[in-house]
Amino acid sequence: MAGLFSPGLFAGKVALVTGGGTGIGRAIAGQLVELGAAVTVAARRPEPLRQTAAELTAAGPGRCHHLQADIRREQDVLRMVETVLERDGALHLLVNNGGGQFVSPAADISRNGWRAVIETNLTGTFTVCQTAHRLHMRQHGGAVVNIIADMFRGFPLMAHTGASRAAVENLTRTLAVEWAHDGVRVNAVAPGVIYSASAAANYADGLLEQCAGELPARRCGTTHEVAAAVCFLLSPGASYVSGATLRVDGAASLYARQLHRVPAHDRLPPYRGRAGPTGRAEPAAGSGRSRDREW
Ligand SMILES: CCCCCCCCC/C=C/C(=O)SCCNC(=O)CCNC(=O)[C@H](O)C(C)(C)COP(=O)(O)OP(=O)(O)OC[C@H]1O[C@@H](n2cnc3c(N)ncnc32)[C@H](O)[C@@H]1OP(=O)(O)O
Ligand SMILES: NC(=O)C1=CN([C@@H]2O[C@H](COP(=O)(O)OP(=O)(O)OC[C@H]3O[C@@H](n4cnc5c(N)ncnc54)[C@H](OP(=O)(O)O)[C@@H]3O)[C@@H](O)[C@H]2O)C=CC1
Repeated sequence: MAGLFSPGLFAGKVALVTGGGTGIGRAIAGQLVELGAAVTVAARRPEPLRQTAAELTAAGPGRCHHLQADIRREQDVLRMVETVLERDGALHLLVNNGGGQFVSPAADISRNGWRAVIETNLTGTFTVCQTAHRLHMRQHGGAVVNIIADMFRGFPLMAHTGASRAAVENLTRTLAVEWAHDGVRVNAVAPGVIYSASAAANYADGLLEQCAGELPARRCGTTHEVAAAVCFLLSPGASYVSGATLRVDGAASLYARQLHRVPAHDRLPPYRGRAGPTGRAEPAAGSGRSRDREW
């Protein structure tokens, strides 16, 4: 199938994709290399990075380097950006895709679990943005895309990721305004349920397949569908788009289905108003359990 974008669209451009060794990040790096960019993929595990970089470089026409970095570590982030600048002489395109979470009721998330997710998704993303800006984009401009999630109605069973992605969406808007003057555009992409090896492994028991049939599109999204949206936002075709969030979810964020189902209950009793002229309040509705919850 012919590519969507003009060949050579990103020729001469230097890109950094965090979490670029696997899944969505790999698809983004792949499209950028296909369009001529010099891409660096960075994450914690060396093996997927090495393999991705080798395969993408072999496919060309751009090239792909890899670099081990934990975005939670400030020193790693500094070294990562410095390495790209020393090797490729610039950093035009940044994709903050590295991130993750785990499924848990909010009541059961440990403090360390909360911190791990917030420090990765929010603080890590901020640190990479700030470092790229300080070391290069402030002087030379650029385009940034932050990958977030479908957290628009909250994120039951993934409160930590919901909170961190909503914060990144807000950060995206702030940076879009603060850095407009520097010629830097900053946008977000919010994937819905995307079939990646990692998503399939982390949402076990066929959950993704099960969810797919209940989505408006009646299927999960593909990593390439997210990558295409990211490439558009990085491209000159989006030169007047900044501070935006592009939802790549087949309308799932507008639809009621969520990971968490609220069981039948009557524990949110209605307000019945003050006692009327007779001095008697409306009769209480609901079961004894419901009345227990009036406070
Ligand atoms: C239709 C609609 C439907 C929709 C349904 C589908 C929606 C899909 C939406 C999104 C999908 C994806 O993003 S899928 C792709 C993303 N990939 C992932 O999320 C991969 C898994 N996640 C990670 O590895 C993450 O990086 C992360 C959770 C932050 C782990 O980071 P670390 O490596 O630092 O982890 P550790 O040091 O081992 O752990 C740090 C703390 O976190 C806790 N922790 C870690 N994993 C835990 C777990 N599974 N359950 C409980 N707690 C956990 C540990 O117990 C530690 O706390 P203490 O024990 O207290 O010390
Ligand atoms: N698949 C989906 O349905 C959705 C995914 N997303 C988000 O999109 C992004 C990509 O997800 P997907 O491709 O599915 O899953 P992956 O698990 O394949 O991608 C996450 C990537 O982030 C990297 N990463 C995680 N923590 C760090 C860290 N501390 N420092 C550097 N890199 C890190 C991982 O590599 P390593 O572990 O080696 O560091 C991995 O390559 C994630 O942020 C995910 O949460 C959002 C909405 C939906």
